[in-house]
Parts: sequence; C-alpha cells; structure tokens
Amino acid sequence: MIQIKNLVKTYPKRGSKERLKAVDDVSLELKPGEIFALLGPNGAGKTTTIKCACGLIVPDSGQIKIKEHDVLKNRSKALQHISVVLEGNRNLYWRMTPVENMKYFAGIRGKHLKKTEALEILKTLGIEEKANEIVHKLSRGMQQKTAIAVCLAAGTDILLLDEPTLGLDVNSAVEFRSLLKNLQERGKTILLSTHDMNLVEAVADRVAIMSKARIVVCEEKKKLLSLFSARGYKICLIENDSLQKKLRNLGFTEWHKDGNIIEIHLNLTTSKQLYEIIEMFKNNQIEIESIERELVNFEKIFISYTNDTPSQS
Ligand SMILES: Nc1ncnc2c1ncn2[C@@H]1O[C@H](COP(=O)(O)OP(=O)(O)OP(=O)(O)O)[C@@H](O)[C@H]1O
Repeated sequence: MIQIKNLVKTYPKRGSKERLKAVDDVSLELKPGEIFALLGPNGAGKTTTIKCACGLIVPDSGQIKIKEHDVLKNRSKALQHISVVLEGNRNLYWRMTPVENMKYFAGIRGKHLKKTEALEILKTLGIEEKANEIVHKLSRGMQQKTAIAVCLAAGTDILLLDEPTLGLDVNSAVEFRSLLKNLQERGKTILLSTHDMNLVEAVADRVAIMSKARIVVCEEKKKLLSLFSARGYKICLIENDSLQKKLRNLGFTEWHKDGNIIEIHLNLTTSKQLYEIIEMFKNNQIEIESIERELVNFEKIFISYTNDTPSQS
C-alpha cells in the first residue's frame, strides 16, 4: 500500500552551512489492512516521514510509492488513495463547521458528500452535536476528531495520522483506539505516528521506532513484546546491612526496597547474562529470594531502543 525506500530529507541548519538530517535512509512498507505505528522521541523524524509520504514536502532522495504510484512522479494518482491528519489540525478551515469542512475537502477530491453521510461519520466519532459549530470554537480534542472526520469523509483506503490522540482526553483516547480497530475492520490501512504507548499496544500490528532520523527497529508488535518479555526479569534479594553497598559496588544503580526485600529489574539480551548475574550474586554472598520473568510494556521497549542508539549526527 505504501512503500518508502531509502528516504532522506535534510533541512538547512540556522547559522551553519551544514544541513540537519531529519530523515536518514528510512525504508518502510505498509501491507494492506495493517495498522503501522511510527514511534520515536521528539524530533526523531516521524512527521517529516509522513509529510514526505503524503507529498507535502519533497525529499532529498529516496522513493515513495502509494499503491504502486510514485508520489514524486505521479503525484495526483498516488495522492488520491490517501488522506492525512497532521499534528495541529492543519487540514481544517477554522471558520467553517465540521460538516462544511468535510464537504469542502471531499469536494476537492471530486466526491459529493451528503450531509447525512457527514453526520454519520461525526456520530461514529461522538461529535455529531458539534456538526454545525465553527471549528475555531471547538475544544482541541473535538478539533482533532473533526480533522479525523475530514479524513474519513474522503473515503480513501489509506490514512496517515500524525499524533492522532494529541489533545484527546483519556476517554476519547480509549474510544479512538476502538475507532482505529473499526476502521481496520473496514479495510483501511493506517500509518500513525504517536507518543501514545497505550495506543500502540492496543492497536498496532507492526511498530517502527525512529531515533535521530533513522529507524532503529521495525518489527511486529507481538514479536517485539514477546522478545522483550522473554528478556525482562525481576530479581528479589534479601536485604541485609551490606546488600545495598554490594549492589553499588557491582555497578547496579537502581532498585526498589519493599520491606526486607530488594527488587531489581533487568532487561537482559541473552540467558547467559542471567546465569552470569546469578553467579556474581553467589560469589558476593548475595541471597536470592526469587527470579521472575517480567512482562514488558511498550514504554520500556521504546526507552531501550531510543537510549541504546548512538548519535547519528
Ligand atoms: N521546516 C523545518 N525546518 C528546519 N528543521 C525542521 C523543519 N521541520 C522539522 N525540522 C527538524 O527535523 C527534525 C525532525 O523533525 P520532525 O518534526 O520530523 O520530528 P518528529 O519525530 O515528528 O517530532 P515530534 O514527535 O516532536 O513531532 C527535528 O530536528 C526538527 O527540528
């Protein structure tokens, strides 16, 4: 559905002749009907990737195809298959109502949207009562939902959503997860960029983590979670006078004390490392109470990949 190959985008750097690499050799491929999440810290290059994919900015090099149509060579054919919601709701006219926005943007694509169809979409988003209010007067979350409604009204197979849950309250963010699942059931292919780990855990089929303009991991969500849960361990140690000092000497920096138990959480890359740690505790007369495998959430996976990546600049 979307094929991005070796994408590079640089921007001029203020007060310097050098250029800033916002996207550095990024390749991605979206399969039909999947929800693909692009995760990454601020400034990692997610928005730039999405803007290139929807033809808003021209990359320095690389190739982007939407359903086999090259965005750079055959722009109008490629773009007729996608709609995009950018961070900050830039795809809305603020002095028009949600229904007017939906009809207007569908019209640009040559689609006549009936008011009843527009209301139906707004209903699925829970904002039908705001159908005739000026967008400018809506709350941020409602504006975000209106931007998504405009996107849905276009009726395209592919949706690009940049930070779609930004500004949504907890309930709306939970509702939004069901909405995305529902859209997927209706055959949509969705690329979303987000900082919302709960959203990723709930809806994504595959996840790419970007850090410093590059993709540092791209994997099925299930695989990524199982890979990490197999490596996460909680080791409980029995506290005594010298234990915390010993741990510090052995290079541990973080632990949690619960009564006379000291808990250590470890992410290990091989089981050999676990045996080495057990051996090290034995050699230092540290008594182990228990060792458990831990389920790891996406936040931990994210931190692990983004912290481990050496600087690219
Ligand atoms: N128009 C621009 N001119 C110069 N630099 C830019 C421009 N747009 C983005 N950048 C820089 O490119 C890098 C990537 O930005 P981008 O917005 O793609 O990151 P992001 O991963 O979407 O971040 P966030 O999560 O904060 O939205 C950043 O260092 C940013 O400052």
